[in-house]
Order: sequence, then structure tokens, then C-alpha cells
Amino acid sequence: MRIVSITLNPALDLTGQLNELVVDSVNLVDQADLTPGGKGINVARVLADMGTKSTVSGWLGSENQDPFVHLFSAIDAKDEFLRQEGTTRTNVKLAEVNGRVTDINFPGMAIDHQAVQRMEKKLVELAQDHEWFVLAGSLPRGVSPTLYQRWIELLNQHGAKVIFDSSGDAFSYGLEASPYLVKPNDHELAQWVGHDLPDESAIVAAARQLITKGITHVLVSRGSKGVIWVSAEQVVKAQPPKMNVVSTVGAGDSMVAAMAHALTQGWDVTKSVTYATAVSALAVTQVSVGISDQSKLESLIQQVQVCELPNT
Ligand SMILES: Nc1ncnc2c1ncn2[C@@H]1O[C@H](COP(=O)(O)OP(=O)(O)O)[C@@H](O)[C@H]1O
Ligand SMILES: O=P(O)(O)OC[C@H]1O[C@](O)(COP(=O)(O)O)[C@@H](O)[C@@H]1O
Repeated sequence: MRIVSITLNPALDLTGQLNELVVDSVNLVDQADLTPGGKGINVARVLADMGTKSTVSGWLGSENQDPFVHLFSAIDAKDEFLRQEGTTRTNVKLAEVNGRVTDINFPGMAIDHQAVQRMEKKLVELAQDHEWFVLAGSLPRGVSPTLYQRWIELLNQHGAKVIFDSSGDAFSYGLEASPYLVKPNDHELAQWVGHDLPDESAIVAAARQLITKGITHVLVSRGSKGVIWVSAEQVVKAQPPKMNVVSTVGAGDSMVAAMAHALTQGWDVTKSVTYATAVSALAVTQVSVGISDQSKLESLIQQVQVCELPNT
């Protein structure tokens, strides 16, 4: 069955690779890449490389939709995006040779009440014949920050399982609806809990607060330090090997896609977390999103170190 991947605020990602970014000066880009993105769309792309089909939806600007439509066809994603008059935003990513990435994310199209109602109807329709939903990314302008919360509640009522990845207020409200799995990075989790998370036990304690809200799986991603997965029964940590970073754009989305794939395949915790860590570590070695080299992925899977942490 297809996984539904929702992107309410998609983007064309314009990535420039350059030696060093110097603010307040003219910077020359060595290599440029323009590709359709946004969190749920990136998830769909990675899922396709894993052999898992998706249905994609959200709001798409009708004036510059061609690259998105081509991508959906190339990855055999069922296109259920609602078209909006206007253009989808372009986000700029500047990747320096030292691995540092500067994201310049624009706000996106304004969405009105009618469009929200149409999308809500679409979600209910999709919930009739899909079980798994990924809701990922920021909310566009004009909608309530409680929108994810309302829609996760709605999807839960229809028996769907929701994998949720967002940030700021949209993320905080969404958590109140008890999605099935959430993937904050450590900064997003610290922001939610309201204090720094200086060590692993602080991360586990904060994640546990999410578990008490009825969330089944909490994956806290930690950049080069990998991930800590917390559920009611188990706490597992996975560490990727040291990677040559080209661009971290899409690393989080790759992890979400790998987890969605693992859950729908019914894999155990160790296999799932190892796979998700390897897929996301591979993502940082390339500008593009997706599994570019299957043998490199196999080798990374062997190099990921997984251990259990005390479940206290
Ligand atoms: N420098 C890195 N080296 C190896 N793996 C990385 C690196 N940065 C990110 N990853 C992998 O990608 C995952 C997601 O990255 P992270 O930066 O935590 O999320 P997000 O992109 O959502 O902020 C990490 O948990 C890790 O597995
Ligand atoms: O939905 P947001 O938070 O505005 O972010 C959108 C951006 O995030 C991306 O999905 C990349 O995400 P990650 O780097 O967090 O994996 C880009 O494709 C897109 O430009």
C-alpha cells in the first residue's frame, strides 16, 4: 500500500556549492542545482529509491509546477497535490566545502480558508484507503499554527498512523494530537522542552515526556552524532561513521523516509534504526536527495554502531 506524504509548504531548492560563504560580500557559486523539494516531497523521493510507493499531496503553486509534476512521474508518486494560484517558493541552500550549509528558507504561498477546507477533505478521502501518513515541514502563510494538530487528530480518528516532522509552534501543537512517530532534531526537542539538552540522559528524559503524551516512537536526530530512538519499552542509540559532508539538506527527510519504510516493512528496532542512520548518513555525502549508491549504503549499514541505553 502507498504511504501518503504531505508537504503543505513545498519548495524548489536552489543549492549553490561554494568554497566559503562570506557575508557582506560577493560570493561566487562553483556549482548550482535546482530541484523540487520540501520535506514530504523529499521523503517520497527517498521512499521511491527503497521501492516503496507514495501518494503525495499538499499545496502546489500552479505557475511553476512543471518540475514537481516531472518528479512525481519519475518516482511513480500518485499526484494528489491541490493547485493554488501563484508560485511555489524557492529556498536557497549554500553549501561550503567545509560541510557548513546556510539555509535561506522563504515563507511560501499564502493559503486561504477555502484551500484549507479543500485540503481537509482530501485528507479524509486519502484516509479511506491509506494507513500510513507522513506530515512534514513548515506551514505556509495564512494558516493556523494548530493546523497539524487538528489534522493529526482527524487522521487518528480514521485509524491512520501519522509520522510527523515539523518545527516551532506547528510542531508543538501537532505533538498534542499524539502522532505515531515524531522526529525532532536535538535543537527542536530542546526548544519544545524549554531548556538545553547537554547529554544523552537529558535527551532521553525530554523524549520520554513525548512518550507520556501518547506518542509511540520518538527519534531524536543529532546530526553527526546519529540518533536516539525512545519508545515506552526501549532506548536505542545509533552512531554513523565519520562522513565526508557535501550537503546536509535532506538528511532529516531521508531519515524519516527510512523509518517510514522500516515501519511498513515491520522491521525490528535495531534493523530499522541502523537502516535509517545509514540512509541519512549517505544523504550528507551528496547534494541530491535519494539513495544514489546502493553499495555505499550497504557498506554504511555495516558501519553504523547501535547500542541500548538504560531505559530509566
Ligand atoms: N555530519 C553528519 N555525519 C553523519 N551523519 C549525519 C550528519 N549530519 C546528519 N547526519 C544523519 O542525518 C540524520 C538527520 O540529521 P539532523 O541534522 O539531525 O536532522 P535535520 O536535518 O532534520 O535537522 C542524523 O540523525 C544522522 O543520522
Ligand atoms: O518545511 P520547511 O521547514 O520550511 O523546510 C523546507 C526545506 O527543508 C528541506 O525539505 C530539507 O530538509 P532537511 O534538511 O531538514 O532534511 C528542503 O527541501 C526545503 O527547502
